Amino acid sequence: DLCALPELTERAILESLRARFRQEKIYTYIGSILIVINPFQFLPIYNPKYVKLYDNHTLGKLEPHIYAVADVAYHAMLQRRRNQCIVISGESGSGKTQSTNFLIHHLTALSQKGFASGVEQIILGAGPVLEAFGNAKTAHNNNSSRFGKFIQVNYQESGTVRGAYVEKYLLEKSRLVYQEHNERNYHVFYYLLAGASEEERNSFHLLKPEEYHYLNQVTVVLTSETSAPRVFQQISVATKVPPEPEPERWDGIFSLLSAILHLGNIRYKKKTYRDDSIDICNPEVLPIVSELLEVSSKELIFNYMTRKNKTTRGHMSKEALNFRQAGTVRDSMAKSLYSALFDWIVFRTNHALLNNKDLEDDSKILSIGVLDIFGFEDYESNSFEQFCINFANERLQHYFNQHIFKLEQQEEYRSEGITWHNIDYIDNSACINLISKKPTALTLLDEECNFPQASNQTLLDKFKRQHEGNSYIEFPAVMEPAFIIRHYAGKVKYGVKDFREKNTDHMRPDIVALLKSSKNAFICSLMGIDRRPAADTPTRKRVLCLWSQASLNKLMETLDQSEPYFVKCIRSNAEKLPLRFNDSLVLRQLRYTGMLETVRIRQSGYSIKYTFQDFVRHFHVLMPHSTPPTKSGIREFFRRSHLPPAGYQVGHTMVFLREAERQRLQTLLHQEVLRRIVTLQRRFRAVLERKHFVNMRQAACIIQAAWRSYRERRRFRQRRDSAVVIQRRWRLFCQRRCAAAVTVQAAWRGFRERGRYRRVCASVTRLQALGRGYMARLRFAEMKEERKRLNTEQNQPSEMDVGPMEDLLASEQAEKEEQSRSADETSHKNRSKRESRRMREL
Ligand SMILES: Nc1ncnc2c1ncn2[C@@H]1O[C@H](COP(=O)(O)OP(=O)(O)OP(=O)(O)O)[C@@H](O)[C@H]1O
Repeated sequence: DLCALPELTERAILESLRARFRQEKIYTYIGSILIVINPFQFLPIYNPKYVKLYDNHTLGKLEPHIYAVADVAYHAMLQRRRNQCIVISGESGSGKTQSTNFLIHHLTALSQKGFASGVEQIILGAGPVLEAFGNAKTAHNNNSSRFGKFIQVNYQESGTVRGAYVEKYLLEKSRLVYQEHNERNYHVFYYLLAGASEEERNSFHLLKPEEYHYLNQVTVVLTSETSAPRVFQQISVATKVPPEPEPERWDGIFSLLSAILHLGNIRYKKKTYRDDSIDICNPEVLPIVSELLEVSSKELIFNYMTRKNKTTRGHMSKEALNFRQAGTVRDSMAKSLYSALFDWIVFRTNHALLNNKDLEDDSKILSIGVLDIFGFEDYESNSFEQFCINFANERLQHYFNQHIFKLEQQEEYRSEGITWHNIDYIDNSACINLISKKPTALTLLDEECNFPQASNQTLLDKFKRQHEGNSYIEFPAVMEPAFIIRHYAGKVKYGVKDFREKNTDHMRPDIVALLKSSKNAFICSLMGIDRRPAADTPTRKRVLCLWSQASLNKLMETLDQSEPYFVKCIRSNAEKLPLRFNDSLVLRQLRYTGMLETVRIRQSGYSIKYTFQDFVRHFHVLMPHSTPPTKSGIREFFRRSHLPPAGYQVGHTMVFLREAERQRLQTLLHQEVLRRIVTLQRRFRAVLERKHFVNMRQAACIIQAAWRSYRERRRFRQRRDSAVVIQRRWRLFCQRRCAAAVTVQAAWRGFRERGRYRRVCASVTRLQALGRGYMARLRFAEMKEERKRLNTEQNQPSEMDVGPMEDLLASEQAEKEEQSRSADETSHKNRSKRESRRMREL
């Protein structure tokens, strides 16, 4: 922060800035004002890491950065519920547009919190489209914005982006038909010619850049056009975003751009030397133009050669145009068409940026506006455009002075009893009055535009007469048609040539009517939206002193209703060389922007003031409970807060603070609020955790109970199942044992019974044998008796009869042996069986 410099001189500031620049620190604070020195080299300080780093910090806590300004504006908007604006100023090529882009990027990133909605994408996507149509290469800047823009990002009260709105200021139309040496026309023409496909080339009659008069007046440089097709595609996609995906619109844009270029190729010649009447040298161009614009070629020729005039009796008369007039008509038509197209692009962008929710509910919208307006310009030859641009810069510088110097040094200090020494600064009110306050420069210009006999010379004469003796305007000593204005940034000489013409709208009503008759709906609609009043307005009555009239005042009103932040861009060197610091160039810019005075006033002035009520309301968190909003109460607070006494003063009804002290208090407030938030969070989290814990414990008990009962059931089931199995096995075992026992018993009984049986059998057999033997013996005895009796009877016993008896006895003997042998065997077997069973049992 330059306010912290021990020695406050131009040199000290310059050296400090240079030393920082050498370390690639391009950002420096003066209190809450940010100075940016364009490095002309991309530094790695804009990646998402930095977006995160600069989220929600007080200014000055971290290294100065453009993101810090965006962040502070964003949080101030949310805290104070007030709109904020960031005013970026600096001369051409100082980095305003680049800074705007960084700001918009950060402002949308802050709102996204990780997820990008469509609106943010559209806001970021609108940039390249507007740049293509409104930027051009100039001697000072290869991508110079030739229009001013105020981008207003709208937020919901929650801080999320709701939509955005772009306001454009004064497009430099003259560039379309004429460019200075080393400059170019608008980028979009080169993108179109380099990026169009072969089919598009044929259907839109596209030629090479050097074949167009509007492009070939200076050497056409197409070196950077390697990226043109890509940019062209990007633009074509961006302009097709919903809600109007009409491809014919894009075709309409192609046709219009091509028609403008072909229009510029129309050349006139005088029919005869003495006569003023003219002819078109290349009539073959007209059918192409009429085809592209889809208007009648006969009407087109008629309008390019003649003009309708209203006679004093109210009739319309036809007047042939002279050579100069015809050229003017051609160029003004091209300019008006391009301007209408640019208006449409802005309108279209706004349409896409306008979130439909805006229409649905009426909740409060907060906004942060970023103003990127063309820088102060002082070229070799300056014309009406530079006059308007520099006037706008005067107004902005005035706005800056108001906020930084004037508001701080008002009567208030005295009436509040504040000790104060005024700091001098360059007040540019007189220069603004010279240009805009009646009956001065712009009103004279308007008058001369409405007066048919007037010329630029008569305008200059009026200037001279009216402002003789005014120290802010001078006239060159030699008879030069020019005047010099002493701006806050230095003297600038303006040539009055074309002043009147450039200040008036030359789009004639009959040409508007012709374009409105176009069969191309897009071209027709362009005329409808933008030019409707012109058709009814007499030529030369529509004065376009945009800066003296409505738009600049409206901008100033918007800025006045917002809390401003200032970003001062400084060009480091004229040659656009990377990281080159040119002392004299930087010093010149520091001087004319009043940086030294700014540092002084920021260092010693009380830039912040609060009423007692506001102060207590704002900082009540730091104060004991029920601190009264009175002088004594606030003094007591300051006494206890140990702020350096020079940093604040308590007036009769207000508290005055220096920026550093405000920041200190703000930091304390921030810390205290954070501490309380943390305490609250801690308690709340503890409650939540306890609740959570109780719930968890309950849940754990339920789960445990369920688990245990389940486990027990499962165990019981397992036990029951295994018991059943065991029982079953036991039963099986028992059954098997029983069966075995039965088998053994059966075997034993069988064995026993068999033994018994065998014994019985043997006994029976023996009994039978005995019985039979007995019987046989009986019979034998009987037979013997018989034989004896027979023999006795016959007296001679026969041998033959004895024989059978002996046989019988022998067979009985054999049978006995056999029986005893089988009985032996059976007993042997039984014995061995018994033995083996005994063995098994053992
Ligand atoms: N922060 C930056 N880092 C790197 N390069 C930068 C930075 N700012 C600007 N530049 C370079 O400087 C060039 C000019 O910047 P820019 O177009 O933003 O200037 P400007 O002030 O808007 O000019 P004009 O008023 O003519 O539109 C850019 O094209 C870019 O190359």
